[in-house]
Amino acid sequence: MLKVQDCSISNASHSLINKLNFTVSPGEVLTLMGPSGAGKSTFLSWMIGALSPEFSVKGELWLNHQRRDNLPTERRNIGILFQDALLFAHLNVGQNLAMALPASVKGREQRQHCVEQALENAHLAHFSRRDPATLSGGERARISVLRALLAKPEALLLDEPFSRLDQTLREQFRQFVWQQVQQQAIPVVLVTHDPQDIPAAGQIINL
Ligand SMILES: Nc1ncnc2c1ncn2[C@@H]1O[C@H](COP(=O)(O)OP(=O)(O)OP(=O)(O)O)[C@@H](O)[C@H]1O
Repeated sequence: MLKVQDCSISNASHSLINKLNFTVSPGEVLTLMGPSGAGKSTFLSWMIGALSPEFSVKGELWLNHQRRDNLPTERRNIGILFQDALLFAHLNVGQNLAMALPASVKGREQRQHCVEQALENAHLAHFSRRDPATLSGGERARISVLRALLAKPEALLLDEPFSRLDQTLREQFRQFVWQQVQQQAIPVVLVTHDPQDIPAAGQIINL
C-alpha cells in the first residue's frame, strides 16, 4: 500500500502541489494528469527522494506501513521508469537486467537464472545476448520495464513511459506493463497526458 499524506511542494515564487492525498493499493494504478508545468514530474522526484533543492516540501510518504520520505533514495525501494528507456550501452540485454537484481539474489548462476526466467515470462528470451542499440524502441521499452521490476521495487512510478511509441506499439506496451505490474502486485503511479493510457480501473488525479 502506497500512501501520500498532505504533500505540498512549492518553489520561491509559487506553489505547485497543494495538500495532495492519496492511497494506492497493490496492483492498482493511480493516474496523475494535469497541464504542462503543473508539477507532476517534480512530485515523482519527491517520491523517489530526488527533489531539486529549489523546492520546499511538506508531507509524508508511506509504503507498506513504513514512512519513506525521510529515507535516502536507495532505501525507499521505489522504481521509476521514464519515457526514455535508458539501458547501459556497453552491456547486453541479459547483463543490463542482471545489474538490477537485488543483492539478496546471490551467486552467478542464481542471478543468471532470475534474468532468464524474467525474459522467458515476458516472452523475450531471444533478446538475452542482444546489444541494446540493436533493439527497436518498443523492445527497449519492454526490457526497461523488466529491469525496473527485477529490482523488486515495492512501488513503481511511470513518467510518460508510452509517449515515444507509435499507436500500435503503445497499445501492446501498455498491456505488457499492466500485466507485469499485476504479476508483482505493487502500487503504481502513472503520469500521462494521454487519456488512452489510463487503465480501466484505478484512480485519476488532476493536478
Ligand atoms: N530543478 C528545477 N529547478 C527549478 N525549477 C524547476 C526544476 N524542475 C522543474 N522546475 C519547474 O517546476 C515546474 C513543474 O515542472 P514539472 O516538470 O514537474 O511539470 P510537469 O507537470 O511534469 O510538466 P510536463 O507535463 O510538461 O512534463 C515547472 O515550472 C518547471 O520549470
